Amino acid sequence: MISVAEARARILSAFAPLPAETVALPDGLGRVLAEPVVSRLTQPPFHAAAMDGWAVRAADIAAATADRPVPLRRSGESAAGHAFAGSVGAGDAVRIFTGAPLPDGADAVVMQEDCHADDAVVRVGRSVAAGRFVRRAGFDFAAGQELLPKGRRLTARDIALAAGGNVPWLTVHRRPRIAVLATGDEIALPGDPLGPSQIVSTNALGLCALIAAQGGLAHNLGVAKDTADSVATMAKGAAGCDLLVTTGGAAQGDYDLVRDVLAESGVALDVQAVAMRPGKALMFGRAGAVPLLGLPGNPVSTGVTALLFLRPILRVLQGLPPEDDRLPLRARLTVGLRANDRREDYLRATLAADGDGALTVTPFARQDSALTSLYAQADCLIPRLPNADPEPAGAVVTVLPLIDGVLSL
Ligand SMILES: Nc1nc2c(c(=O)[nH]1)N[C@H]1C(S)=C(S)[C@@H](COP(=O)(O)OP(=O)(O)OC[C@H]3O[C@@H](n4cnc5c(N)ncnc54)[C@H](O)[C@@H]3O)O[C@H]1N2
Ligand code: MOO
Repeated sequence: MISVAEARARILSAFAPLPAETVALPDGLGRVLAEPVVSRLTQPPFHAAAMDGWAVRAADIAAATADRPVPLRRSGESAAGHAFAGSVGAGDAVRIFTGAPLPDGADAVVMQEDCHADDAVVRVGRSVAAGRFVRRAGFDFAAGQELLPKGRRLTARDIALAAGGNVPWLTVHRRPRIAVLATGDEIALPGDPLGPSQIVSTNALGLCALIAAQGGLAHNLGVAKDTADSVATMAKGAAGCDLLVTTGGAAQGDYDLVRDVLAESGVALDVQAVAMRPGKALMFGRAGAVPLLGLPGNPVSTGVTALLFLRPILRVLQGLPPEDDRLPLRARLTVGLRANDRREDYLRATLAADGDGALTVTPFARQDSALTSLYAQADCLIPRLPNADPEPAGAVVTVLPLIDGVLSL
């Protein structure tokens, strides 16, 4: 058995970012930039009003108070999309609306709440400094400025920002195409009629969902029977994909055939077994031209190994670093943890907040790798190093939150 870190290093060394492609801006959500987004305009493109009111010269109304308003000549209007063509001279006020261009000559906007206007005269009841309620040209960003860096996974906010920079096309990494193959005579698809010793495949659909949530395209190849022929034939469906992920058939049983099929194809496995729980029976090799990640069949083992090995592969293929280290999460244990054995452990746990708003974490009492209901309820995993000492209740530990995906808003 090798360590989790060693297995990850060996597996990830087989992957590099996929080539770039061009997509229309509305299709960019969740994609990773292969080239930076550079603004094609200055925003705002002109000095713009930040309030509805009157465009003035601040010097004209320096003495204005509510009791002694300063009268100005009403001399025109500037609305969003319809600039005032003239210029504001001494003693002039131009009606202006939020977002409209500030007319030449004016240097401030007074809110309409501070003015009384009739058809000819605007009485300004408050003085303002030059620049008040004016968003200067380039206040947000300038033409030629980098708005979004290469390597960024695009959020909904990023799409809006690129649109603001008048950038209709994006250069992004191609989506990883990942084939998923379940194995086992006992496995039926959800909705199928079930024989007496059959179970429904949870793993393949869970993997496909995880792949989609991480920006990949999943190809569900179905379920291979427990014969070498079936596994080998169905694995061929992965041709042209960037990776084949199998689930089940990875241990040493008489019917655990993925391993045998790989061996028969004459390819040595880079990874055969990993000192972790859940997920010991993990394999990595190559099925023909396609890299193969063989995940163990127990459903939680599949889920946790997918998080620890498949997710970083998907990230690397899309040009991201293998892990998102921006938000390390620490939480206080509500119960003590026993000493760990030689397998790196990933305890399923829930998060909550204590009275002060600090995070607390509680591992489930049952940690069997077949408990899909608890895995779905978990908020995070608590990683435990091999041979880790016991932890008392109240100790602060690092947790891996189960909340990552393309749907960040
Ligand atoms: N003698 C040993 N037995 C086992 C060992 C071992 O080291 N020596 N390791 C155990 C561990 S740990 C795991 S994990 C499993 C891994 O086994 P496989 O990857 O070969 O998986 P299967 O035997 O095919 O299935 C295990 C379990 O998971 C269910 N399963 C499989 N596929 C699906 C699916 N698509 N959806 C839902 N459930 C699935 C399957 O029915 C079994 O119950 O081996 C242990 N044994
Ligand atoms: O490693 Mo198995 O994945 O413990 O259930």
